Amino acid sequence: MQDTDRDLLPEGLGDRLPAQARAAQHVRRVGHDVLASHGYARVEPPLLEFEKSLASRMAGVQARRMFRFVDPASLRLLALRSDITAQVARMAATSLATAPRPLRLSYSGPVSTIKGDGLDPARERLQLGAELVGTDTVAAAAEIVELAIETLASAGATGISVDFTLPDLVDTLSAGPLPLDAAQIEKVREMLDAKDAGGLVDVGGEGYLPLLYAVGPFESAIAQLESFQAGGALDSRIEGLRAIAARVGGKARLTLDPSERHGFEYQSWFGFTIYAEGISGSLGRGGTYQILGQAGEEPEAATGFSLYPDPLIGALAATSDEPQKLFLPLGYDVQVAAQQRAVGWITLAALSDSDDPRGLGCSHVLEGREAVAL
Ligand SMILES: N[C@@H](Cc1c[nH]c[nH+]1)C(=O)O
Repeated sequence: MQDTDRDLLPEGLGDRLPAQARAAQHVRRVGHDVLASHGYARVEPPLLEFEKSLASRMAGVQARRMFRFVDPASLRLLALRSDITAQVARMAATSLATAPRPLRLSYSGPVSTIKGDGLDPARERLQLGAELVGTDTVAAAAEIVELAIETLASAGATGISVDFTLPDLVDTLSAGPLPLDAAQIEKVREMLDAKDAGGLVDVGGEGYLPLLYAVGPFESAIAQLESFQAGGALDSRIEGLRAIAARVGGKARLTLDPSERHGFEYQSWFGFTIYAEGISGSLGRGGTYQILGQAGEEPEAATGFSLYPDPLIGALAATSDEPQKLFLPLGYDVQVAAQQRAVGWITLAALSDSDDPRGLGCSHVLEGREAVAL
């Protein structure tokens, strides 16, 4: 019987062929250069670990999105990581618990989920980011937003925009000036997500209506949010957003959508989503959060961002040319070839006289000591 499925990959998984792999490598390299230059030390957590440790560091992490299976060795439940931030949080709370704060860490690597996100069917993505552990102040948030912009720009993104949000907004308002009962909270959130004014009134959330208008370019949206009398409950958040915006304003276009929560599983008072021109969908997000310790221990504040640059990698791969290559004919001088590599050439050495330099994508051929254009 023929095994027709043998060479198919499961839905949402794919290979990176050379052009894509080169673009991905470029994005990771320049991204890590930026992060390292700002003092973020790179860490490399494993691909999989105990489900419990991935799912319990931050309130709100959804274990059901992860590939999970029983470890034949320990007979315990393992999960493939879906978000490296949770692993970095674990390191910060354990092996790096006594490292000086604020602790700056960076990371990159593949993450996977059992289902794609919205219209994007991908079940494996590259994640690249940084976490600033020990603080969730305005200064920390501004550093993280600036760093996200710089990292994305260095990777080749242009026309960057950042959409701010207040992930715990409904919790804050419903615990204070605009009380809701437990069942209503989820409904109000859904209506805010759907930007459905009529629906919001129907579920008893009329007090939340002004939030639907505090959306759009940052200055006008924050003015709307300010004019929304929430008994002072939002004052410190508005002040914080203004301070962050003042710091990053010149570097990206800023918008505000205070009740946006798509993708924000555990962020607390501040969150943001980052976009670039010509790339559909977002390229990453970040914000403030709390890392949970052992029972009885105080949680630790942190701020960070994660980029998911696959769409940018796709665009770069489609537009970037293959690097030029220098063909080394049979019997070439090994020393000369090494010198050519030292000055930046990629060399491709003939293995037999039937090797065809043009067919193999070479632009030049070594003649004596010279690289001669083909
Ligand atoms: N890891 C989060 C983003 C983030 C990093 N740090 C804080 N938030 C995400 O992918 O949604």
